[in-house]
Amino acid sequence: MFQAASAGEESDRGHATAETSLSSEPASLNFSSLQVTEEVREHLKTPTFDNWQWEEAEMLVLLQVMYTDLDFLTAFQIEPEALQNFLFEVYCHYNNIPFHNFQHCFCVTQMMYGLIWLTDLRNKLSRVDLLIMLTSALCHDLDHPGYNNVYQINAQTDLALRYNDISPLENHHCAVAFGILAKVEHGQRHESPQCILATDMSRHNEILNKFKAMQPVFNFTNKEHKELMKIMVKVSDISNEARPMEVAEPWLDCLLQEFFNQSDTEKLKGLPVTPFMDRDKVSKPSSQTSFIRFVLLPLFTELTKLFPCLEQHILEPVRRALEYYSDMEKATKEEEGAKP
Ligand SMILES: Nc1nc2c(ncn2[C@@H]2O[C@@H]3COP(=O)(O)O[C@H]3[C@H]2O)c(=O)[nH]1
Ligand SMILES: [Zn+2]
Repeated sequence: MFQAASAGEESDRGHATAETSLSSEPASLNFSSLQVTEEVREHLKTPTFDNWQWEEAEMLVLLQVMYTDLDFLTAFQIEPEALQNFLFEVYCHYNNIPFHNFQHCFCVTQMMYGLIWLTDLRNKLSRVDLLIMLTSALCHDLDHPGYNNVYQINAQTDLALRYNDISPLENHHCAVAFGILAKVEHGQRHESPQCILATDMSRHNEILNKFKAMQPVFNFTNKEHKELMKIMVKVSDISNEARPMEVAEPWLDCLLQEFFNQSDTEKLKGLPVTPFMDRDKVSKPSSQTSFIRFVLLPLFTELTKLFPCLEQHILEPVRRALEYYSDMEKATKEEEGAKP
């Protein structure tokens, strides 16, 4: 699985020109020389992990720890060097943009990793399913250009044309992933695309409703557990608000920066302006209160029904975030009301 494509290939790599502590040659990144303490290994298994404390090179090592501590190397006879090359290729194929970058990839993968441990999925799903889930999280936004599907379709970009307007970005992330995975074994070619394609938010209700409908008869051993795999990738993808406020809030700044970039471009090109990205219409609190109420809470509540232990780890922090942004929204409105 991890016979990665050769590094240094010409592609649209944001990091090639970015200031980073990584060289463009994977061989010069000495993974094994970096020590990861037991304390860090344990912290890595929780949603309180703070990505902002780590350099990109260190994140690559932490990703290697995740694959190692889930026993993937021994279970699938993956050579550490092959894994390192694969992870480096993944790193190279994330762009240097405000939100959908390698740090986001790391956070989503780390949340998936944490959820796997917290829910004891190691004893409920097969190793292959876990490998698919972690690798889907890792690859789910590969080569994201920083402009969403609506923009791709309205601007009639190459991606929209290539995929006939059907989830152009998610199809592209999958295609890049399988370009990196030169040789795919263990059957993950089959479900990985489903997990990545499920991150298209225009399919959010469809996927959530399907999962809801099967909750009363959910069974880890039948084929319906594949729906859980999709839900886990989706939850991880939009889980910033489940993190401590000091970790989550900078992510919101990054997201809004990318949103505003898109709406500014839309205005410049005379394209329809995506309302939730318009700097004249949205603010941090207005963006978060509706996203938490209408997207995060319903989704996280459904997963928590299956795993009640997640209440304290993802639901409670999200409820606190809603309170925080509701207070902020109220204060802003009062301030505006007090203006002469
Ligand atoms: N308002 C808001 N939107 C989010 C947040 N996290 C994720 N999203 C949105 O959810 C989407 C998930 O898929 P994308 O990565 O395409 O783009 C993401 C954002 O548009 C958040 O904290 N606040
Ligand atoms: Zn994402």
